[in-house]
Amino acid sequence: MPAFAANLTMNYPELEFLERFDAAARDGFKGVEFLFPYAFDRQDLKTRVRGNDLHVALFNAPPGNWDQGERGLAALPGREEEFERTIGLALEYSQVLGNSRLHVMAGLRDHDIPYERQMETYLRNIEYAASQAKSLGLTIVLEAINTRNMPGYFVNYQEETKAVCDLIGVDNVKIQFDLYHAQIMQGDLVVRLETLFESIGHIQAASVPDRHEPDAGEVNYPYLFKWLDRVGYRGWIGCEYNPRSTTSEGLGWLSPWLGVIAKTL
Ligand SMILES: O=C(O)[C@@H](O)C(=O)CO
Ligand SMILES: [Mg+2]
Repeated sequence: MPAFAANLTMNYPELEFLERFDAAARDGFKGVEFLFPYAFDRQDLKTRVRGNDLHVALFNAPPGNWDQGERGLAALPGREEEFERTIGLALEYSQVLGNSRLHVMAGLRDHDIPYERQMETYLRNIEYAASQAKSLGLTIVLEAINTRNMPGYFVNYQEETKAVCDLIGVDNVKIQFDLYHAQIMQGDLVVRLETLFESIGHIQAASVPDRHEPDAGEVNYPYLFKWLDRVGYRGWIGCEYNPRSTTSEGLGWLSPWLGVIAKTL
């Protein structure tokens, strides 16, 4: 059965970040994910995780200067040393929080630089991150992001992340298949999931086009979740959506699936 993780960056926005762990557990979640934990002490985070009997499914490596528009460093030539430091910091958090997936963001396409040079940098950096992550049993995941929410992001299509996984060719680099981005850019979700299945390390869900609970909009999520169950997806599905009202009130769609823990911890 698919296991759902609350996304504590988007869910429970009415609460302070640390309180969101308690709220997710009260609502029956067994897993949580979030973007950037680095403003918080890792031991404080661990206390919330342990105290609520939660698993951390995933978080992101530091993305560079987010407030100034940076969206990752992995595909940015000249930023390699900084990139390596961000991986070092992320792994220090992983050691304490025990997540099995780390999302490493590529960054934006720089049209002053040949695409091939950015791609070479991306490949080298992801290879570096994977080699550092290996001894922790940690998988690096790569996400294609839609051009409407994040104009200029370096990777927009699921097959691009698959190509990077194949070129690097190690078993701890996989696809973060965000169904919301995939529907906006490409559609044909079941065929795409089926084709890429072996390379998928994490999934995220939200309604399209509004990025709310996955119970409305143009994607038939009940069908997709049952399909993922049937084909044996045993990883986490992150609830990466902005709730329509409160997160707790909007969880009716989740009742058949609550309480499940992913096998790929
Ligand atoms: O889909 C997203 O926006 C996130 O999964 C992410 O990591 C980048 O913002
Ligand atoms: Mg996502």
